[in-house]
Amino acid sequence: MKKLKHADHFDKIGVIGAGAWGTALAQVCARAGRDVILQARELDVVESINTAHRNEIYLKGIDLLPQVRATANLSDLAECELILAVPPAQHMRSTLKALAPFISDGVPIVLCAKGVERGTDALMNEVLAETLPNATAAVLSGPSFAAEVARGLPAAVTLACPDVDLGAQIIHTLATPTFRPYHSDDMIGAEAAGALKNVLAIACGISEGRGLGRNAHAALITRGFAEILRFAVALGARSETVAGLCGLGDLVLTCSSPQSRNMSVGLALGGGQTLEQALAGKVSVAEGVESAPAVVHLAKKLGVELPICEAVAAILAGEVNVEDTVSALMSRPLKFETAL
Ligand SMILES: NC(=O)C1=CN([C@@H]2O[C@H](COP(=O)(O)OP(=O)(O)OC[C@H]3O[C@@H](n4cnc5c(N)ncnc54)[C@H](O)[C@@H]3O)[C@@H](O)[C@H]2O)C=CC1
Ligand SMILES: O=C(CO)COP(=O)(O)O
Repeated sequence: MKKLKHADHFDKIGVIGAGAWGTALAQVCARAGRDVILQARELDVVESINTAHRNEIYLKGIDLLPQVRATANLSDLAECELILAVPPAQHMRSTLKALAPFISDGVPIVLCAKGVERGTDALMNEVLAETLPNATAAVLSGPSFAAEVARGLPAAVTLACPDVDLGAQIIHTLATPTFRPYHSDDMIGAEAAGALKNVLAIACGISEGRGLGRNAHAALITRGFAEILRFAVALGARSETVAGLCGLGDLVLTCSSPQSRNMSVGLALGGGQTLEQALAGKVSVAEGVESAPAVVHLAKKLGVELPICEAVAAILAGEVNVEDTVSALMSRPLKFETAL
C-alpha cells in the first residue's frame, strides 16, 4: 500500500456517511476549495445530491454546492488523502471495516461521531485502532448543528489530533471564513465530552418538557459539566479540553435548543411520551439514547459517579419515572461543590 506524504493541507477528501453532519462537512470541504466525495448508503441520497444538489432525507431544504459529489461506492474514496468518518457511533465499526480494503496505509481518519459503542464501551478512537490499526486518528467535535454549518453560519469547533503537524494540516484543510477549527492534542477529552453532552441534552430536554424551570436547567448544565469533567479526566483527558468548544461549548449548544435531536427526545419524554413514541418516524439519530447505557457502564468501570447520566439511562430503559428521578437527584447527600 502507498504511504501518504502530508502537505500543508489535504486536497482530496472523502466523507463517509451522508447524514446531516456528513453532508454539512462535505459542504465545508467544498467551500474550502477541496475536492470532496461524499459516500452515502442510500441511493436516493446519492441521486438527490448529484442531481438536485440537496440531501432531502437528512438535511432538508439546504442547497449544496455543486462541487459536493456523492457516491454509493466506498471504492471511490480510494484516492482520498483524508477521510472524515461520519456514521452514527454504533455503526462506526462496521463502516470502518467496510472501508478497510479501499484506503491507503496510514491515511488520516477524522472521527466525527459522538458516542460510545454499546457492548464494548469503546470510544471511537479505540474502534478505529481495532478496525484500521495503521490509520492515524483525529477527532472533530464541538458546537455545530449541521444545518447551520451547511448554510454557512459561523461555527467554531475542536479538531483533536495527538500528531501536532497532522492536526495543523487538518485544520488548514477544513477552515473557511465561517468554519473555524481549533487544534487540540487531547483526543480522549474531545471524545468523552462529545459522548456525554448528548446524554445530558436528553436530561435538559426532560426537564424542559416537564416544566421544571430555568433554575433546574442551569443546574443540570453545570452539574452535567462536572460529570463530563470527572469522566474525561478518569479516561486520561485534560480538564482544559472539557472547558473548550468540544466540552462546554457543545454542552451549552445541545442543552439549549430543540434543534438538538437529543434535547428533543428529552422534550418528548418530559412531555409524557414513551421512548418509542419519541423516536417514532425519525430517520435521524439521537446518539445519547444509544450511548447512555455504555457511558454509565464505562463510568462504573472507571469508578466515576455520573448521577445525571445514570438517571437518563434509567429513564430511557423505562426503569424509573421522571418524578422519582428528580426527587432522587435532589435528595442525594449534600456535599462540597467540587467537579472532580
Ligand atoms: N447532525 C448534527 O448536527 C451533528 C451530528 N454529529 C454526529 O455525527 C454522527 C452522524 O450523525 P448525523 O449525520 O446527524 O446522522 P443523521 O441522523 O442525519 O443520519 C443518520 C445516518 O445514519 C446512517 N446509517 C443508518 N444506518 C446505518 C448503518 N447500518 N450503518 C452505517 N450508517 C448507517 C444513515 O445513512 C445516515 O447517514 C453522530 O454521531 C452525531 O452525533 C456531530 C455534530 C453535529
Ligand atoms: O452534536 C450536535 C451539535 O454539536 C448535534 O446535536 P444533536 O445530535 O443532539 O442534534
